[in-house]
This record gives sequence, C-alpha cells and structure tokens, in this order.
Amino acid sequence: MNAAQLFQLDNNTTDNSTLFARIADDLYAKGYSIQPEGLPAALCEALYQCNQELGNGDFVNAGVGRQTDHHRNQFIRNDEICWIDGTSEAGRAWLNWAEELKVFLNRNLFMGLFSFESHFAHYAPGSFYKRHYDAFRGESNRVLSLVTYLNPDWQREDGGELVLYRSDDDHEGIKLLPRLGTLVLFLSEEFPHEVLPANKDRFSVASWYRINTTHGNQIDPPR
Ligand SMILES: O=C(O)CCC(=O)C(=O)O
Ligand SMILES: [Fe+2]
Repeated sequence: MNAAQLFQLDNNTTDNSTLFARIADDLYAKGYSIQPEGLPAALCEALYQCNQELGNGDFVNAGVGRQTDHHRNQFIRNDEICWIDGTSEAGRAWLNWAEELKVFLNRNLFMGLFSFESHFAHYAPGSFYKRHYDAFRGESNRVLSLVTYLNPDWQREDGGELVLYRSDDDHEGIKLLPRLGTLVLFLSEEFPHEVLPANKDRFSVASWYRINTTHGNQIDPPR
C-alpha cells in the first residue's frame, strides 16, 4: 500500500457517494447490484493483505443455519470462514465502510438496516456452496447480502463463479467471476445463489446487514 492509500484508509477520506448512489439505484430497480472494481482501492488492498496474513488456524469450517450437523452440511457447503471483528486495522476499515453504506441506504431507500456481520471465506480447490437463500422470509433478519472478492488475476478457467438467480424458476442465472474488488449486493430473501467449485484457492468476504427484530426481552440481533 502506498502512503496516499494509507492516509486515505486511516482518515476515511474516500468519497463513496458515487458508488453508493449506483448501488442504491440498482437495489431499488433490480434488487441486486454488481460493481466490478467497486471496492475502494485502499480498502481493497488492506483486506487483501489482511486475508493473506491469515493462517489455516484462523479459519473454521462453515456451518449452515443453526444446524450443527457438519457431516450433512459438507454436502451443501465446504468453505472455511474467519469472522471480522474489527481487531485488525483492515477489519475496522471494512466495518466502517460498511457502516457508511448502511447509513446511505437507510437514508435513501429506508431499508432499516441495523447491524452488520461479515467473514472472510476460503474455498479450497473443489469447494462449493450449493444453491441457497441467505435468509428465509420470517425466519431470519438478514435482509441484504454483500460479498466482495480478494482474487487478483482470476480467469474464466479458474471457475468458482457466483451464480445469482433472479427467482426460483431461474436456472440460468447471472455468472460472476470472483475478481479482486468486485462488489455484489442482493436482497437476501429474494435471490437464490450458489458458488461453483473453483480450480484454485478462492478468497472472499461475505457479509449481511440485518434489521432489528428485538421484541419484549429478546434482543435480536444480539449485537
Ligand atoms: O462467495 C460467494 O460468492 C457467495 C458466498 C455465499 O453465498 C454465502 O456465504 O452465503
Ligand atoms: Fe449465500
């Protein structure tokens, strides 16, 4: 990272307004947004470095929903994840950027986004995540999914595409290579999607905005 990028990251001086407006327009019109090289350069570089520095021991096997049956789960997904809690500089910068986007979307689309959760994901060669929804109506408070990718020089023959389906009846979908800095957002309850097996290590950051469904004494989401 060069000095200008470091300054930008530390001082949060990136002007995100054009990017955020494009995302909001897309979400309003289509319910999803794909922004190639959308991730601001300094943040992209910081997340990439941070991901590079993670070791095997930092990742845990991903689960599905609230199930703990890993044997069954591995037929649905077999990636590994590492939650981003803001203890690293890059993690904090990412959470700050996501917060800024949240405020923008709430102001412009009245989405009522409340909290944000995010993890690095590693798909080893051959790993996949079968077609799924990130949230089911009435069962979860995840409303908006956000994914970004940390793979420079990713080629078509490397596989590992995200396939975003517009509905249950869509079996063709929109195929997207997991290229460095591409941002993808979609309404969590509206778009089934899958990750096709990759031929080499595939790194990403997967995230969700949630609404606040706290009622009575039940605090939800917990943070
Ligand atoms: O990595 C991707 O392209 C999408 C990952 C995903 O669907 C998920 O983690 O729920
Ligand atoms: Fe997903």
